[in-house]
Amino acid sequence: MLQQFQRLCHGRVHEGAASVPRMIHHHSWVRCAHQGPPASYRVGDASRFAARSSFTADQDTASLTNGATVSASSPSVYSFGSLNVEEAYDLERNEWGTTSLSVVVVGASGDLAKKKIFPALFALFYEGLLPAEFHVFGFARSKMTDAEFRDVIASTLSCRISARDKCQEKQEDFLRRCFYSPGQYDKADSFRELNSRMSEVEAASGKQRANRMFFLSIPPNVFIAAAGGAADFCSTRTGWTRVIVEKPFGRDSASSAALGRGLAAHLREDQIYRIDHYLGKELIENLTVLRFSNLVFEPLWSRQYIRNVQIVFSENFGTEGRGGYFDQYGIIRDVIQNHLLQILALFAMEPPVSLAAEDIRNEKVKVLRSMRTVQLEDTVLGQYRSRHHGGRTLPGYLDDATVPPGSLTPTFAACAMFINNARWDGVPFLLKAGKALHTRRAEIRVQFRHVPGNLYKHKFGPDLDSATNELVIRIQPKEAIYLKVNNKVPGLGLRLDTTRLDLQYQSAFNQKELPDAYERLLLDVVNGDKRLFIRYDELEAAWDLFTPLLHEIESRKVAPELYPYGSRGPVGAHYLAAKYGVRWGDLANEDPEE
Ligand SMILES: NC(=O)C1=CN([C@@H]2O[C@H](COP(=O)(O)OP(=O)(O)OC[C@H]3O[C@@H](n4cnc5c(N)ncnc54)[C@H](OP(=O)(O)O)[C@@H]3O)[C@@H](O)[C@H]2O)C=CC1
Ligand SMILES: O=C1O[C@H](COP(=O)(O)O)[C@@H](O)[C@H](O)[C@H]1O
Repeated sequence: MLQQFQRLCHGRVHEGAASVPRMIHHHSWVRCAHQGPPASYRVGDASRFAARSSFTADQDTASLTNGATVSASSPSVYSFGSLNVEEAYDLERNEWGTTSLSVVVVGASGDLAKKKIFPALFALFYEGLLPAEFHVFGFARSKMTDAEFRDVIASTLSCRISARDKCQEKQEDFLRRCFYSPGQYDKADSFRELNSRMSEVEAASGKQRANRMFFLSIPPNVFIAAAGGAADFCSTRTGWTRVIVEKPFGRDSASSAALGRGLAAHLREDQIYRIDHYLGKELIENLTVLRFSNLVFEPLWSRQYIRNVQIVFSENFGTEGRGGYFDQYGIIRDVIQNHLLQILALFAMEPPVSLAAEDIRNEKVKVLRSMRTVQLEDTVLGQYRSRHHGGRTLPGYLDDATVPPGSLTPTFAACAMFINNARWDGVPFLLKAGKALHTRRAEIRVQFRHVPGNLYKHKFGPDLDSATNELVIRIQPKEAIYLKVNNKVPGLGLRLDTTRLDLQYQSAFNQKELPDAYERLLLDVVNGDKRLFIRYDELEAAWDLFTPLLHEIESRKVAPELYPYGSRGPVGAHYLAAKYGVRWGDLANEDPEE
């Protein structure tokens, strides 16, 4: 390890650095002996955006951009994940040692590539978070030249309000690094051609090592063929090869296992990054911080104080244009089994031993495996129908030409789930997701129990539960965390009201736009940080919870309850909540903006 430090410091390791950590962590530092011009390093910087750090060899402390300082006597104060020393970034030379990075977008002509992947890669490039020798390769069946591919990408790029400096220049630089190689997903020759194109560009970069990252942004029917092509014919021989796989990871336990076996035939588990972009959202990243770094929350985080937890996702638009895909999956597979269940697992897990990826994922698996499979009688299904509103007709799900007539696929579902462990025994976790509802929103709502022997109970009327504390973590839009508390209305007399302790991200952090989840996750893949990616056994446990329900819904042809486009969803959801003595917090009309 000392040798690696020496390499990092160009042979000038400060004596104090002899007691080096096993790995350099994000935001940890290394101090180099100062000879000649000051050497400045940003070491192992996976830069969680708020906390980029840089250190100079002749300084004892360094400021992080989030305002914290780190002193030379306290190395490794942050340890989110870990990074190999070889990948350390030299600020002054603006290079990642001797290594280039190629990102291959498989399915580069598609919706996700244009909507999310190219903009995220550009944002990282703009921020200087990618190696100097960084290239993008598009691969898909559509015929395109490099120039046409660059035009496609150009139409997707924009700069954040806070990052407009030299935007045009940066975009041009980014586009020059983009290349396109057309091919078939199941043809070895297509991948061989891609490989020789990449090798050519990498060789021209003059770097000795080449890392390669593949994003499989393609429909599931070609996942395995493309993963095989990438792994078998395009693996780098001089660095790492990592493959990002998008959901859906199968349709049920059996198909997911088959997909897992298919991938495992070509790739090691450590090369596979199963993405769930909800884990890359700012407020989800903050969930563990909120829980484990504030004394006031963790002691309350159990059945003793929490009455129920609601995890809610709603969109105010339908499946427009994606009906072909959606109809084969439905809302449970599209959103609940992955995004909402992942949030639940992070919310409910026991404190992990450390913030290392395996420790966190171990705890998530334990929670998932402690859960009861979802019961049909604890589930409500819905499908949106057309509605006339403001002089126009909002189309129903079945009006989409790509949806088969008479489809029973649910576009809305709510279910009650339970965790059979000491912490959560008996606490209902209500998960709800729907398309074409009245608003676009994702949030976690934690409803607390009422205060025993409350001295003010006569002020609340007969329904004590209506005046309990509620913690709301709003994932999107307008990210916020607020706690509803009972308060005396100022003035003479004694009138009580429920008010908010309110942390609105936009005003608190003065950030107009937060980085997109895909930026965070792509950067994590570059840095080999798997904390926010789904491990195979997690996926297996998640499917085990929903597979019996999904099979039952399909075999019994359960008809979804129809709800009008733009409404608050099926009435059945209220009955489900009422069965467990719960009221949906998101329907309480409490938000002044709605
Ligand atoms: N779009 C989104 O918002 C989200 C998408 N995902 C997942 O990401 C992946 C990509 O999504 P998205 O970009 O929307 O998908 P697309 O339907 O846009 O497909 C991506 C590309 O794959 C190729 N393709 C399409 N259909 C087929 C087919 N039947 N056989 C072979 N190739 C095909 C096309 O490229 P060409 O014809 O040029 O080869 C297309 O441009 C999917 O797995 C999707 O489920 C996940 C979350 C959100
Ligand atoms: O994975 C998916 O997520 C999107 C919602 O993502 P968001 O980041 O815009 O909230 C959803 O529309 C889509 O159906 C689903 O496949």
